[in-house]
Amino acid sequence: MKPYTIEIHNDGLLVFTINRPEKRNAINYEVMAGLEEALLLAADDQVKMFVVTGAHDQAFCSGGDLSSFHHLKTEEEAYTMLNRMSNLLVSLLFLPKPTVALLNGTAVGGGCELASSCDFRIARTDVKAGFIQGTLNITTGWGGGTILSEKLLPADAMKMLMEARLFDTVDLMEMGFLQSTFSGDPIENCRKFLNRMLVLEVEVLKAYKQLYINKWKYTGVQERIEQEVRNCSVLWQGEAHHRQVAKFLNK
Ligand SMILES: CC[C@@H](C(=O)O)C(=O)SCCNC(=O)CCNC(=O)[C@H](O)C(C)(C)COP(=O)(O)OP(=O)(O)OC[C@H]1O[C@@H](n2cnc3c(N)ncnc32)[C@H](O)[C@@H]1OP(=O)(O)O
Repeated sequence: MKPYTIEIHNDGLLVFTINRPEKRNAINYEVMAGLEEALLLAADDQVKMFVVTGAHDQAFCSGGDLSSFHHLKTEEEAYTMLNRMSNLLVSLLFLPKPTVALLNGTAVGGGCELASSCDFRIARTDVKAGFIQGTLNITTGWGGGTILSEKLLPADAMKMLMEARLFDTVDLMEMGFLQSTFSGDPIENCRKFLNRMLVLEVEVLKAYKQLYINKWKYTGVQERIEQEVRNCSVLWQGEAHHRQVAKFLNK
């Protein structure tokens, strides 16, 4: 069975679901391939909006699969993996249609980077989310730090990155990381959140999204992300990072 599903609904929602609940929906190479496939399908005219979520109710996404990526030791090895995922986050950021991260559970590390690359983030009231990369002696390696800095006020973005901890939905709403919270069925609530937008023509939605894409192109987001990925790759090869990952895997 594939570790993801892609569904295209009649109302124009494309729903990409990471389906590895036993690993808290951690992202491995197969999930990356799935996201690549979903982004290609999103070009179809019948797709109005792109939704990314996780299977079951424990996790949205726990970031990179630490057991799969633990063997990447050198800067260049790390860069190859980080760069592939950062390209996906850039594609999501620049997708000419609205995108939503539907937080059905915890979002940790790269899971928060994935969520940041979406235009809207909505979460079940009891979930927690945080950029915990600092506790692993790395920074955001998929470009999510740069993307977060485009979405939040500087002090709030820096607080989330530098405190490297999980926040509850009250704090996440206050900082502007979340746009809405819900209890009950995630897809139903996602539809409620998107209700007004879904009735508009896709060309109108695309034209508004283009305003932001133009700005991000003008301010060199992609170049800044490349720098972020490079910086993380350098930290990745350090002994301190590998020690922290081994600690998690051996717990
Ligand atoms: C690599 C890219 C980098 C980036 O650029 O951003 C990152 O993403 S770094 C961040 C990596 N992620 C983490 O450090 C998170 C690690 N996970 C957790 O902290 C917790 O699992 C959780 C997400 C808070 C959920 O906690 P809980 O519900 O208590 O579950 P468990 O901890 O018992 O986990 C169950 C099961 O899943 C495995 N797991 C969880 N996360 C990952 C992961 N990221 N990679 C690989 N495996 C993961 C965990 O090991 C357990 O497995 P088993 O012991 O085999 O049951």
